[in-house]
Amino acid sequence: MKHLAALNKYFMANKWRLILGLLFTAISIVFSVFQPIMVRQIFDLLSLNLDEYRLLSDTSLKGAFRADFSRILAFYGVSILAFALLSGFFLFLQRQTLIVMSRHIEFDLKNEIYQHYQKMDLNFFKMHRTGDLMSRITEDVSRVRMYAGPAIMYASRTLLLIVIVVYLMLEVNPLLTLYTLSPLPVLALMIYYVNKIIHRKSEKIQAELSNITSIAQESYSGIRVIKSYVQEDASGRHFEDASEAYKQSSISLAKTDALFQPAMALMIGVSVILTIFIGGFQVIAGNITVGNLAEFVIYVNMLMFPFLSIGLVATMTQRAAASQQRINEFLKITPEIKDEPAAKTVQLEGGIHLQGVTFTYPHTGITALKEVNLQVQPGQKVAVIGRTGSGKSTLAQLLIRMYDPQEGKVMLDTHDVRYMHLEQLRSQISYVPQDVFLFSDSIANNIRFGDPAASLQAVQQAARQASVEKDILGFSDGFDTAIGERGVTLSGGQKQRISIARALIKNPDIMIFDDCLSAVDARTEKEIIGNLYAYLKNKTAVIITHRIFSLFEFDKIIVLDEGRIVEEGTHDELLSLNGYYAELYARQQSGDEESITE
Ligand SMILES: Nc1ncnc2c1ncn2[C@@H]1O[C@H](COP(=O)(O)OP(=O)(O)OP(=O)(O)O)[C@@H](O)[C@H]1O
Repeated sequence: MKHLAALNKYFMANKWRLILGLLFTAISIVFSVFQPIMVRQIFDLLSLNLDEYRLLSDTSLKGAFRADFSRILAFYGVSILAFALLSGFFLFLQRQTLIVMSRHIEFDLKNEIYQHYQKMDLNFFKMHRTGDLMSRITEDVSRVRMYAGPAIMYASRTLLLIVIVVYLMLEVNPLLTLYTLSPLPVLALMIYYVNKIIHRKSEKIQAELSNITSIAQESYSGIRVIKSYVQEDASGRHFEDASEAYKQSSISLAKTDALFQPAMALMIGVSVILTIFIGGFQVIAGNITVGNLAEFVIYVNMLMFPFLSIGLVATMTQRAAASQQRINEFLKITPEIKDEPAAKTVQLEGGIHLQGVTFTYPHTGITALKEVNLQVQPGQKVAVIGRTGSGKSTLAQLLIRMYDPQEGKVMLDTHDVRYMHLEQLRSQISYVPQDVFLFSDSIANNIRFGDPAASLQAVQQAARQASVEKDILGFSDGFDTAIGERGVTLSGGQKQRISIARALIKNPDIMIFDDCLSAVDARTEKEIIGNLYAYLKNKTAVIITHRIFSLFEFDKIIVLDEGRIVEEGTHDELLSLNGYYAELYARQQSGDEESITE
């Protein structure tokens, strides 16, 4: 329960809704208890006057009696209806305040969690499964909402109704009250336990459902592999097995559900029978009137749902507490990469200086960079080459401070990146990642992601510089073409070029390209490099590549091997070293010649 205290700030923010909601609950209950009282009065009136009526021999007197009685009955009928309407109206207002409050809390909590996710560093995302992160912002928040709205609503209603109704019942006859209420706690306990069973089974069903969904999802996206390896049957069987497990669990839940309703009806029935049976004797003994008996039967029915909801509220609160605990644990995590108190806002000129940088990925223990020293002056172009896994991408990640090195310093100009404002640092560097990621949005908006205020002309120019404009204009909707599941399917090379255009439109002084031309053909590559050459004229650029761009005159080329810089210099200097670079160059030259002679 203590975990739910974290919600107090939200209740405070919604205090008027909460106070009004509780007030409406009380008013609605007060109006609802008039009904049994009036029914009692009608019954008592009837039983008192019926004998007298039967003894009347004069038909005109009988007629007058009936007319009087009809008026009384009509009055009671209209009154009962009016009270029921008033009670219903306040019930409506109660839901309008308390349930609306819970929706506001849900909205704020979701936003708080989402904002917190945004602050987390990459390491956090590596250490948590996506499904787990998703379930906190969806399922866990939904469960907390059930507490913040329905549970509070039912609990307040239950408490008030039980207090008022039990008081009225005790006023009539304490012994009958005791007998009538005796099955109700059993009912509450039963609901609580059955609910737990239902919850456990529902969780299992939920897990099986998500398993089925991911199997289906995977086979849709991998359909080409499935078909080309003729694995349709195996894939179908795999799905059938998962579906079978889901079916069995659903049937098991249906059985529990099927038992639940009749068991509840039995308990209610027992209470009503006890009321009539014991109450009947009390009427005969003259302790209560027939009206009291009728009143009691209504009270019992009125108390059913509140007692039933004790069990519901208990399980809702328990689940919400567990969910809020998970949310609190997550909100407590502080990102390792964050603004230091002494963080400065600086305007970068473009110098990059790495001093003895050693970096080990925290969650795998892989040392990706070892004692790396690098000096890049503003405006210089640097190529980073090396075998796969040699640490090239890691170097790029450290420059935009996705991670901090365990040893050494990453400096931009004369500033340690650790002491720069993170947002400001990243806004001054454009980074084209190796794994392209495009959002399900139009092509224009994907490019505009680099500069949300950019005009369409700027978007078109960036696309032209990234050599993708022609491709885009080839789509029927041009720059408005939607990308993603319901949009066009772009080729790997087109995606890479849109991702480059996104980086170009940002137009900062430092650019990092991480192997972002791997999926484009040699001619397009040449075209892009030609465009980039002019674009990067006064910018510092770090270009990570597997291929040597002979067109590009780099000020410096570094070769990484197992996290260390093993070669460093200009093209000519590296060729004379006769090392990895010279070998790669020779291989590439002969490959190019082969493809030319072919
Ligand atoms: N997020 C990560 N978590 C843990 N280890 C990682 C992570 N990224 C890379 N590594 C490891 O760090 C080492 C260097 O990887 P890195 O991606 O920097 O190499 P790379 O030179 O860019 O390779 P490639 O050319 O294949 O992209 C590798 O051994 C890799 O397995």
